Amino acid sequence: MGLVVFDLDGTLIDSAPDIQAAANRMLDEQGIDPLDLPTIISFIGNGLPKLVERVMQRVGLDMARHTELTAITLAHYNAATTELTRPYSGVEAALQDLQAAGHVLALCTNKPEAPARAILRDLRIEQYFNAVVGGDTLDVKKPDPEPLLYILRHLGAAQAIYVGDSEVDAETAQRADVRFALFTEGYRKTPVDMIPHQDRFSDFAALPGIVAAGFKEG
Ligand SMILES: O=C(O)COP(=O)(O)O
Ligand SMILES: [Mg+2]
Repeated sequence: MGLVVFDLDGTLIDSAPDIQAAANRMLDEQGIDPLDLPTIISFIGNGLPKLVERVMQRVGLDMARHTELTAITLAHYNAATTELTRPYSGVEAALQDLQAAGHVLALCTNKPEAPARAILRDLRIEQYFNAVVGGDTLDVKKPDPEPLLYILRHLGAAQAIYVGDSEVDAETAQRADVRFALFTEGYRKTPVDMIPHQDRFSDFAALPGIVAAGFKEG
Protein backbone atom coordinates (compact mmCIF):
# COMPACT_ATOMS: atom_id res chain seq x y z
CA MET A 1 0.00 0.00 0.00
CA GLY A 2 1.36 3.40 -0.93
CA LEU A 3 1.01 6.59 -2.93
CA VAL A 4 1.14 6.35 -6.73
CA VAL A 5 1.41 9.72 -8.50
CA PHE A 6 0.77 10.03 -12.24
CA ASP A 7 1.81 12.46 -14.93
CA LEU A 8 -1.00 13.23 -17.40
CA ASP A 9 0.03 14.12 -20.99
CA GLY A 10 1.73 11.20 -22.70
CA THR A 11 1.24 9.01 -19.61
CA LEU A 12 -2.46 8.51 -18.82
CA ILE A 13 -3.74 10.20 -21.97
CA ASP A 14 -2.75 10.78 -25.58
CA SER A 15 -3.62 14.47 -25.57
CA ALA A 16 -1.31 15.84 -28.27
CA PRO A 17 -3.98 16.05 -31.03
CA ASP A 18 -6.15 18.46 -28.97
CA ILE A 19 -3.08 20.48 -27.94
CA GLN A 20 -2.11 20.64 -31.63
CA ALA A 21 -5.62 21.78 -32.59
CA ALA A 22 -5.54 24.62 -30.02
CA ALA A 23 -2.08 25.79 -31.10
CA ASN A 24 -3.02 25.64 -34.77
CA ARG A 25 -6.22 27.63 -34.16
CA MET A 26 -4.12 30.34 -32.57
CA LEU A 27 -1.65 30.23 -35.49
CA ASP A 28 -4.46 30.33 -38.03
CA GLU A 29 -5.74 33.55 -36.41
CA GLN A 30 -2.27 35.00 -36.95
CA GLY A 31 -2.36 33.94 -40.61
CA ILE A 32 0.30 31.27 -40.02
CA ASP A 33 0.36 27.72 -41.40
CA PRO A 34 -0.32 24.83 -38.98
CA LEU A 35 2.41 22.77 -37.29
CA ASP A 36 2.41 18.97 -37.65
CA LEU A 37 1.81 16.53 -34.77
CA PRO A 38 5.44 15.37 -34.24
CA THR A 39 6.53 19.02 -33.94
CA ILE A 40 3.84 19.75 -31.35
CA ILE A 41 4.69 16.56 -29.42
CA SER A 42 8.33 17.67 -29.28
CA PHE A 43 7.14 20.91 -27.59
CA ILE A 44 5.07 19.18 -24.83
CA GLY A 45 6.43 18.60 -21.34
CA ASN A 46 7.15 21.94 -19.66
CA GLY A 47 3.62 23.33 -19.54
CA LEU A 48 1.42 25.34 -21.89
CA PRO A 49 3.24 28.73 -21.65
CA LYS A 50 6.49 26.99 -22.65
CA LEU A 51 4.75 25.14 -25.49
CA VAL A 52 3.39 28.44 -26.85
CA GLU A 53 6.89 29.96 -26.54
CA ARG A 54 8.33 27.07 -28.58
CA VAL A 55 5.56 27.40 -31.18
CA MET A 56 6.18 31.16 -31.46
CA GLN A 57 9.93 30.63 -31.81
CA ARG A 58 9.39 28.03 -34.52
CA VAL A 59 7.15 30.27 -36.66
CA GLY A 60 8.94 33.54 -35.89
CA LEU A 61 6.23 35.33 -33.89
CA ASP A 62 7.23 38.34 -31.75
CA MET A 63 7.86 37.13 -28.16
CA ALA A 64 6.41 40.39 -26.83
CA ARG A 65 3.03 38.77 -27.59
CA HIS A 66 3.72 35.65 -25.52
CA THR A 67 1.27 36.39 -22.67
CA GLU A 68 -1.50 37.29 -25.11
CA LEU A 69 -1.00 34.26 -27.36
CA THR A 70 -0.71 31.90 -24.37
CA ALA A 71 -4.10 33.12 -23.11
CA ILE A 72 -5.62 32.67 -26.58
CA THR A 73 -4.19 29.15 -26.96
CA LEU A 74 -5.40 28.19 -23.48
CA ALA A 75 -8.90 29.47 -24.28
CA HIS A 76 -8.98 27.37 -27.46
CA TYR A 77 -7.71 24.39 -25.49
CA ASN A 78 -10.22 24.81 -22.64
CA ALA A 79 -13.02 24.87 -25.23
CA ALA A 80 -12.03 21.43 -26.58
CA THR A 81 -9.88 19.35 -24.21
CA THR A 82 -11.28 15.92 -25.07
CA GLU A 83 -12.39 16.08 -28.70
CA LEU A 84 -9.49 13.85 -29.75
CA THR A 85 -7.89 12.99 -26.39
CA ARG A 86 -8.17 9.40 -25.11
CA PRO A 87 -6.65 7.40 -22.27
CA TYR A 88 -3.95 4.97 -23.33
CA SER A 89 -5.06 1.35 -23.52
CA GLY A 90 -5.46 -0.30 -20.12
CA VAL A 91 -5.29 2.92 -18.09
CA GLU A 92 -8.68 2.67 -16.42
CA ALA A 93 -8.22 -1.01 -15.53
CA ALA A 94 -4.81 -0.23 -14.02
CA LEU A 95 -6.23 2.66 -11.94
CA GLN A 96 -9.00 0.35 -10.74
CA ASP A 97 -6.54 -2.43 -9.83
CA LEU A 98 -4.23 -0.04 -8.01
CA GLN A 99 -7.08 1.47 -6.01
CA ALA A 100 -8.46 -1.99 -5.19
CA ALA A 101 -4.99 -2.97 -3.94
CA GLY A 102 -5.25 -0.12 -1.42
CA HIS A 103 -2.99 2.43 -3.07
CA VAL A 104 -3.72 6.15 -2.94
CA LEU A 105 -3.56 7.82 -6.38
CA ALA A 106 -2.75 11.41 -7.33
CA LEU A 107 -1.96 13.51 -10.40
CA CYS A 108 1.08 15.75 -10.90
CA THR A 109 1.05 17.39 -14.35
CA ASN A 110 2.49 20.51 -15.95
CA LYS A 111 -0.82 21.00 -17.79
CA PRO A 112 -2.77 23.89 -16.21
CA GLU A 113 -5.01 22.58 -13.41
CA ALA A 114 -8.37 23.60 -14.94
CA PRO A 115 -8.05 21.65 -18.21
CA ALA A 116 -6.39 18.77 -16.32
CA ARG A 117 -9.43 18.48 -14.05
CA ALA A 118 -11.83 18.88 -16.99
CA ILE A 119 -10.12 16.01 -18.81
CA LEU A 120 -10.29 13.70 -15.76
CA ARG A 121 -13.98 14.53 -15.52
CA ASP A 122 -14.75 14.06 -19.24
CA LEU A 123 -12.87 10.76 -19.39
CA ARG A 124 -14.62 9.63 -16.19
CA ILE A 125 -11.46 8.87 -14.23
CA GLU A 126 -11.49 11.76 -11.74
CA GLN A 127 -12.81 9.56 -8.92
CA TYR A 128 -9.47 7.74 -8.74
CA PHE A 129 -7.41 10.80 -7.77
CA ASN A 130 -7.04 12.05 -4.19
CA ALA A 131 -5.01 15.10 -5.22
CA VAL A 132 -4.40 17.04 -8.45
CA VAL A 133 -1.53 19.48 -8.96
CA GLY A 134 -1.24 21.27 -12.31
CA GLY A 135 1.43 23.45 -13.85
CA ASP A 136 -0.20 26.61 -12.47
CA THR A 137 -1.24 25.26 -9.06
CA LEU A 138 2.00 26.29 -7.34
CA ASP A 139 4.61 28.95 -8.13
CA VAL A 140 6.90 26.31 -9.63
CA LYS A 141 6.39 23.43 -12.03
CA LYS A 142 8.25 20.19 -12.88
CA PRO A 143 11.20 19.51 -13.10
CA ASP A 144 11.20 21.42 -9.80
CA PRO A 145 10.54 18.66 -7.23
CA GLU A 146 8.10 20.82 -5.23
CA PRO A 147 4.84 19.85 -7.02
CA LEU A 148 5.55 16.17 -6.32
CA LEU A 149 6.77 16.82 -2.76
CA TYR A 150 3.67 18.96 -2.15
CA ILE A 151 1.45 15.95 -2.98
CA LEU A 152 3.44 13.68 -0.63
CA ARG A 153 3.07 16.21 2.20
CA HIS A 154 -0.59 16.91 1.42
CA LEU A 155 -1.49 13.20 1.52
CA GLY A 156 0.85 12.41 4.42
CA ALA A 157 2.79 9.82 2.44
CA ALA A 158 6.31 8.84 3.39
CA GLN A 159 6.87 6.82 0.23
CA ALA A 160 5.64 7.13 -3.34
CA ILE A 161 6.12 5.99 -6.91
CA TYR A 162 5.90 8.54 -9.72
CA VAL A 163 4.68 7.31 -13.11
CA GLY A 164 5.56 9.48 -16.11
CA ASP A 165 6.63 9.53 -19.74
CA SER A 166 9.28 12.20 -20.00
CA GLU A 167 12.74 13.49 -19.17
CA VAL A 168 11.02 16.19 -17.09
CA ASP A 169 9.21 13.56 -15.00
CA ALA A 170 12.40 11.55 -14.44
CA GLU A 171 14.26 14.64 -13.24
CA THR A 172 11.35 15.62 -10.97
CA ALA A 173 11.29 12.17 -9.34
CA GLN A 174 15.07 12.10 -8.95
CA ARG A 175 15.16 15.53 -7.29
CA ALA A 176 12.25 14.56 -5.00
CA ASP A 177 13.97 11.24 -4.17
CA VAL A 178 10.91 9.32 -5.37
CA ARG A 179 10.98 6.03 -7.26
CA PHE A 180 10.22 6.52 -10.98
CA ALA A 181 8.36 4.23 -13.39
CA LEU A 182 8.75 5.27 -17.04
CA PHE A 183 5.89 4.71 -19.52
CA THR A 184 7.86 4.23 -22.72
CA GLU A 185 5.06 4.95 -25.24
CA GLY A 186 4.45 8.64 -24.43
CA TYR A 187 6.14 11.86 -25.56
CA ARG A 188 9.77 11.38 -24.52
CA LYS A 189 12.40 12.90 -26.80
CA THR A 190 15.39 10.69 -25.97
CA PRO A 191 16.04 6.92 -25.87
CA VAL A 192 14.67 5.07 -22.85
CA ASP A 193 18.15 4.22 -21.57
CA MET A 194 19.08 7.89 -21.35
CA ILE A 195 16.19 8.61 -18.99
CA PRO A 196 16.92 7.72 -15.35
CA HIS A 197 14.29 5.29 -14.04
CA GLN A 198 13.84 2.39 -11.61
CA ASP A 199 11.05 0.71 -13.59
CA ARG A 200 9.70 0.89 -17.12
CA PHE A 201 6.62 -0.39 -18.93
CA SER A 202 4.97 -0.15 -22.34
CA ASP A 203 1.61 -1.69 -21.37
CA PHE A 204 -0.54 -0.51 -18.46
CA ALA A 205 -1.43 -4.12 -17.66
CA ALA A 206 2.10 -4.39 -16.21
CA LEU A 207 1.80 -1.40 -13.89
CA PRO A 208 0.04 -2.93 -10.84
CA GLY A 209 2.77 -5.59 -10.63
CA ILE A 210 5.53 -3.01 -11.02
CA VAL A 211 4.01 -0.86 -8.25
CA ALA A 212 3.64 -3.83 -5.87
CA ALA A 213 7.27 -4.85 -6.44
CA GLY A 214 8.48 -1.25 -6.20
CA PHE A 215 6.96 -0.67 -2.77
CA LYS A 216 8.38 -3.99 -1.54
CA GLU A 217 11.85 -2.96 -2.70
CA GLY A 218 11.46 0.51 -1.16
O1 LIG B 1 1.59 20.35 -20.28
C1 LIG B 1 2.70 19.85 -20.59
O2 LIG B 1 3.57 20.42 -21.26
C2 LIG B 1 3.04 18.49 -20.09
O3 LIG B 1 2.04 17.92 -19.32
P1 LIG B 1 2.44 16.62 -18.43
O4 LIG B 1 3.26 17.18 -17.30
O5 LIG B 1 1.09 16.09 -18.01
O6 LIG B 1 3.19 15.69 -19.32
MG1 LIG C 1 3.97 13.78 -19.78
